[in-house]
Amino acid sequence: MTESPLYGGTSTARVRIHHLQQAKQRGEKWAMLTAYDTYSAAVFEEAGIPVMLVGDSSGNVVLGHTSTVPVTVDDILLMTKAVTRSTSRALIVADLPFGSYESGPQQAFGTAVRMMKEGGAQAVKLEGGLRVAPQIRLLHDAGIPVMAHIGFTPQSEHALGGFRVQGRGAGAEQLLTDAHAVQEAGAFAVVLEMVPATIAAQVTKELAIPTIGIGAGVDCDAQVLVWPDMAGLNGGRVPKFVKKYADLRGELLRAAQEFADDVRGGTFPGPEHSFD
Ligand SMILES: Nc1nc(=O)c2c([nH]1)NC[C@@H]1CN(c3ccc(C(=O)N[C@@H](CCC(=O)O)C(=O)O)cc3)CN21
Ligand SMILES: CC(C)C(=O)C(=O)O
Ligand SMILES: [Mg+2]
Repeated sequence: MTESPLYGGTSTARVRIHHLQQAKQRGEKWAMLTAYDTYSAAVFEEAGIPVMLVGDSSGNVVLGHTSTVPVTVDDILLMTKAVTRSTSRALIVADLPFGSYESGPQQAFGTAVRMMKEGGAQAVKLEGGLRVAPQIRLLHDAGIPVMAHIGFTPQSEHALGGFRVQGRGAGAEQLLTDAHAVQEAGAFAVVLEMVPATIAAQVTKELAIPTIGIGAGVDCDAQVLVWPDMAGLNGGRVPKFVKKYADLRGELLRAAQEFADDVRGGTFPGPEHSFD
């Protein structure tokens, strides 16, 4: 049996959606990270991250907005191009931003085609369950792999009444309905955001497609985090579901301070950085 391309190894072939399906069948978990620029995407590929999401979380962590709502198709396209230029193995998923797919399948199709043709993405993601099933169905039928996203959907922050766990109590039924609806419509995977761990485990068991958790417990088939959160570049408060694996902010702060000190003290540039 061939080794799983999800776990790096010697294979340089592109990760494909059928590999994610096989991983679920074998019980192999995998990690997804967001990516927004060319260097970080190259690092994540080298680290063996099989799937990257050009997320509209870039609204917060790259563009300085306070939500994902203002992010445009052109914003995501610019970053998708940067990410696809420096990766060849990871499956690159472009997030469809708020307002670019909700009005109907044709609108979703137009946006998704731009992400694939201009951005070079291999798949797209959109938020919603049953209500966006027609969009998922059309994209799937047109040959565009779709990742769904249910539970807490940040683009609907204002409708959902803030950053809240979804699928508690009576909400569990809605979540299960949405999960089955997106699978039925042809999604190849589904993000579960801020869902009680027991409900996420049940969804993961009931669905044939992989679940990707963020604040959804350990039983999902995969996990995703926003990279500046997990690498400690984010100086502000981070959601409870984040684990910090590095202190990039501290390291970058130190480097910038040392550079400023060297320049002020006349110790940079040295002769080795200068031309005769
Ligand atoms: N930096 C960043 N990380 C993310 O994970 C992220 C973004 N931005 N932007 C887009 C969405 C928005 N998401 C968010 C943003 C905030 C919370 C949050 O503040 N959660 C609190 C409250 C939970 C509650 O009230 O139950 C938490 O402590 O987790 C959660 C998800 C996830 N995504
Ligand atoms: C948090 C993930 C799933 C996302 O949608 C994003 O980064 O935009
Ligand atoms: Mg998003």
